[in-house]
Amino acid sequence: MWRRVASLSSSVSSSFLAQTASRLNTWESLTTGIAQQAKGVIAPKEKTPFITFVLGGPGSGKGTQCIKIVETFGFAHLSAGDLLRREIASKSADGAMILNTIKEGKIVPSQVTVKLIQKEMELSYNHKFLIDGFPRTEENRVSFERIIGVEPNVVLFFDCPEEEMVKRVLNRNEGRVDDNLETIKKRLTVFQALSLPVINYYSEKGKLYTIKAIGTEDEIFEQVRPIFAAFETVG
Ligand SMILES: Nc1ncnc2c1ncn2[C@@H]1O[C@H](COP(=O)(O)OP(=O)(O)O)[C@@H](O)[C@H]1O
Ligand SMILES: Nc1ccn([C@@H]2O[C@H](COP(=O)(O)OP(=O)(O)O)[C@@H](O)[C@H]2O)c(=O)n1
Ligand SMILES: [Mg+2]
Repeated sequence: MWRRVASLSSSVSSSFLAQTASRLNTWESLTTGIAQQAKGVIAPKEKTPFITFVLGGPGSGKGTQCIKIVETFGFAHLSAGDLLRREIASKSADGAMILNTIKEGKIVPSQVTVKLIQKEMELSYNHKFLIDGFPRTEENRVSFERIIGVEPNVVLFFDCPEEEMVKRVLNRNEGRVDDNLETIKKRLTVFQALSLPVINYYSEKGKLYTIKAIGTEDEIFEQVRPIFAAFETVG
């Protein structure tokens, strides 16, 4: 599991691990991992996580392209929206609040979303993660950094004209409570006001890859493919 994997990087000094771990809720398993490694219980040959954030407005094609990236490059796909919808379906304590927030096209408190992502990462045996629809706000971004303690390697931005996004969302036909014109307008406003600053942040950090999200699914994937292919050759 990644949590275990993350704890076993033998090239990292123990004081760095301690500092990092103190910011994480994974302290317990980190220390367990270190102790196990010291005892030689687990082979210390594990990989550093490779994190991709997948950003873009509603209907820009994030989920569609993630499926292709998974097929071609073997990532684990963690859709923030799907995780939140699963919480609603499971009737968890936060379910009603999440449902109302999604209906309003607003953003669920970061702590809730980051915890769900964290759980999935911990359970995964993969070390390559596509985190789809996250971070959607600066608060999301900072919260991920604080709780998970890792920065993304790659940030994809699917850049799509609004009228195309609206058309796609209205045709999506997945029975989602937020795929109606009224909510889409709110989501587009939220995207402009809260998500674009995150995209600009990663642009300034030199981590942003902008994809022109118009054309067929395959044409768009041909813009995505070389980004990951380059990382594969680097190893
Ligand atoms: N390149 C494309 N051209 C036309 N429709 C698309 C394209 N990519 C995705 N779609 C469709 O648009 C809708 C939204 O795509 P989706 O991947 O769910 O976007 P997002 O996750 O960004 O909201 C879906 O019904 C999907 O099948
Ligand atoms: N990081 C996130 C991601 C989604 N969400 C909520 O979930 C809704 C659906 O997200 P999604 O990623 O499935 O939507 P699409 O962009 O794929 O259409 C958003 O409009 C938000 O209300 C959130 O609050 N925080
Ligand atoms: Mg989606």
